[in-house]
Amino acid sequence: MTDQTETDQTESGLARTAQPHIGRPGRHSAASETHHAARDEGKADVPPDPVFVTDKLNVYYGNFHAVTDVDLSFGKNEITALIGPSGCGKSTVLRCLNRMNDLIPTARVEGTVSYHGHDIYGERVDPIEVRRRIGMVFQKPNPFPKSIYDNVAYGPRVTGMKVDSMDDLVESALTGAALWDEVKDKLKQNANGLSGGQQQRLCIARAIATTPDVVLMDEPCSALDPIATLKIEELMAELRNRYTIVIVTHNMQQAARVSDRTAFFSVQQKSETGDRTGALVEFDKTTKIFESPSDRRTEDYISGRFG
Ligand SMILES: Nc1ncnc2c1ncn2[C@@H]1O[C@H](COP(=O)(O)OP(=O)(O)OP(=O)(O)O)[C@@H](O)[C@H]1O
Repeated sequence: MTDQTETDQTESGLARTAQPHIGRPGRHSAASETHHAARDEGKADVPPDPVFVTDKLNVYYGNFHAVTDVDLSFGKNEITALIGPSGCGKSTVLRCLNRMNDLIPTARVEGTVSYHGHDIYGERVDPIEVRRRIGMVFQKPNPFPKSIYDNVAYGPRVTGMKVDSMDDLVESALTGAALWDEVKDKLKQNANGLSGGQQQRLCIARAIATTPDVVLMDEPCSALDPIATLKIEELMAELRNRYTIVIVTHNMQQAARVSDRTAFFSVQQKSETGDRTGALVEFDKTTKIFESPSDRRTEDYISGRFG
């Protein structure tokens, strides 16, 4: 985490914070070629401007091969939905995008995850820096048992972000998460006093307070009622203007409503061993996946015949 290359000055957001780079450039090129080759061959429509490209991504938990050979790209300022039956590896793939799997002692990741052209698993990469730029919101709202203000200020403080005015930053993050009007008069109150939906928006404010350019969401609405869910979906549509979003959801209507592209995963048997493993079946524009999927397994799943 010392040198800063020219490439780092581009879209990774590094120039904005003058942070050192988080990965070695170059390995992206192979994945990028694959990506363009797929487009040129007239296959599925892939994002023209990817923030992430995964190349032969494999994840193991101990000896268990959880996901196999995932090649995916995630478009800038797009919402990409990861869908599929339970256990197909959606959350595992999501966690690879900001190295959250590092926190699981048995997890091992193979293949490449390029982020703006840098391998986030490169030797000199600081995972903390990765997670600052690639924020995450979890299934269950998980505010810290602190004040609303301190929840939002937490990330900038612990990562040592240079901030002119913390008050302004907190207001801007809460505004970005569509929560400011509801909490501006009780910023010192404990966050646990908020409703579930408000808590989840607070978690989104906490995630965007460190000025990431990607927000990963792991079933962010599964613990919320329909009205709170609708608010989060509306918020996602707004956030898309400023961030790249990847969402894992069990709710196919939600994927169809909010996302630009959808990746459908399923559990398959490996031909060599018969072991079960998660695999990407189809990735395309969301309208294509839901209106005329290319793969029978996708069609069976979205029509409710399987999973
Ligand atoms: N920490 C872990 N240790 C061991 N195995 C794990 C771990 N996390 C996930 N797995 C296994 O890896 C596979 C993929 O799990 P993952 O949670 O990524 O799937 P998912 O599609 O997100 O599932 P769900 O929709 O049920 O949340 C499953 O077989 C799961 O049991």
